[in-house]
Amino acid sequence: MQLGILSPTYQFSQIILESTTSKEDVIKYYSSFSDFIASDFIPNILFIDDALIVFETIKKEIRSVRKKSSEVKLVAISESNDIDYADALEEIGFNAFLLNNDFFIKRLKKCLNSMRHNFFQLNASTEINDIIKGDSEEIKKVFEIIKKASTTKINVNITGETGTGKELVAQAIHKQSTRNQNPFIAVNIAAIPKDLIESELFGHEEGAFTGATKRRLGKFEEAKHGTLFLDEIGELSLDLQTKLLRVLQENEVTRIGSNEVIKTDIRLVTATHKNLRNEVFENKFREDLYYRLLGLPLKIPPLRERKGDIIKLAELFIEEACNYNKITPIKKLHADAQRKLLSYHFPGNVRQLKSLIELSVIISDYTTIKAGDLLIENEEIEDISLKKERTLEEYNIEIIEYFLKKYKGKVNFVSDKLDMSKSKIYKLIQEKKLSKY
Ligand SMILES: Nc1ncnc2c1ncn2[C@@H]1O[C@H](COP(=O)(O)OP(=O)(O)OP(=O)(O)O)[C@@H](O)[C@H]1O
Repeated sequence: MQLGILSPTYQFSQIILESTTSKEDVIKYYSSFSDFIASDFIPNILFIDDALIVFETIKKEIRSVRKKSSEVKLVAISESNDIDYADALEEIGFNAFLLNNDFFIKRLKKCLNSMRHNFFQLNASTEINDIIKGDSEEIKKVFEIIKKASTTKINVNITGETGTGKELVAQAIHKQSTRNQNPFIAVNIAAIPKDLIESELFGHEEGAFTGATKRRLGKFEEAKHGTLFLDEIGELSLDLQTKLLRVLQENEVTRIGSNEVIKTDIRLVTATHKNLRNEVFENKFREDLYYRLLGLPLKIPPLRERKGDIIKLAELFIEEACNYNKITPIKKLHADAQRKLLSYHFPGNVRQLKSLIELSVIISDYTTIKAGDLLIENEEIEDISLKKERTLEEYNIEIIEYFLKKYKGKVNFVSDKLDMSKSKIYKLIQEKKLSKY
């Protein structure tokens, strides 16, 4: 990603250099707007030190920046925690506001990561199938629901096993909707310490509790006019469920330690891998909140139930990993490797497929990824033996192939296990073109 820094001092440049996590980033530093406008560099994000923000001239300067690049994201960095100031900058056209306080580096990292994520995965295209890959019938049904959700304001509740692409689907809904020029804010409830969730969602005032040294906007405010994605909603405690319900009913939020009521305008997308209905039965989730969140339910099938997507996704991840690691030509997936992927049940779904492929790209020699390069933990090959009707010979072949995979092609082990002669196994391997790995 290309990052530009506008600051009268070199200090920000250093901090941003330290915070950036990707070696691919190109960072350029400018000490004034005119230097920046005069250069050929087109950044994806421009960080602007508010020491350079003079309200009499800033609108004109932002217009010139936008003329140079209409896509550039503008991030103001300021020591002032004045909310009116932040609002005013937003009105002028800034995309984000970062407070230069004790948490600055942490927030900067988060901001960079989220913008990088948006830049590569979201802004690249607004087309659903450029964001979510796959063309199985099952995923096409998901695309249909995304389209329906995008044209309305309805809340959406996404369910699916871990790694099925729930966050990606939430992004696609946002990107397809009329809110796509406004923020997409994702919060994983399970990843936040319990006593910080309330302030993370609803914000707090300075001094509201020990450690609240500065005012902080909550995610409901950050997602203004955009989409708020609450992942792992089933992890929310009962008292916060009550608070969330109130916010959703009244479309208003109050920061901790404040009496000021702030209007919210968000589309809420929630996700969970839990069965929320069961949680309601077990009194762990409020029924009234459940119905409010449910809106349009969208279930993403696990990867093993949309095998039609496995090879397409694998090839996409190979291409991405080869490009990222500057490996040419793009590696191919051997037929044995394809069979191995198709017979695996992927408990970690697309995320697992992606990391499996990324590793295989690195460890495979030459230009082809073979079955042995796919390091599936515990080698759990799916037991499909009884799902389809077969002849006895077909069963035999399947069993032999299963053991060949299990013992990594070592025919003497398989022969011992099945009490079958090695020569017979070799003959079958040749005749039936059995996969040894
Ligand atoms: N259909 C898809 N096309 C391309 N990439 C995908 C697809 N589905 C998932 N991914 C990728 O797989 C990874 C996991 O996706 P994501 O984080 O959206 O899953 P999740 O269901 O939200 O996971 P969790 O439940 O663990 O939060 C991400 O890197 C995502 O980009």
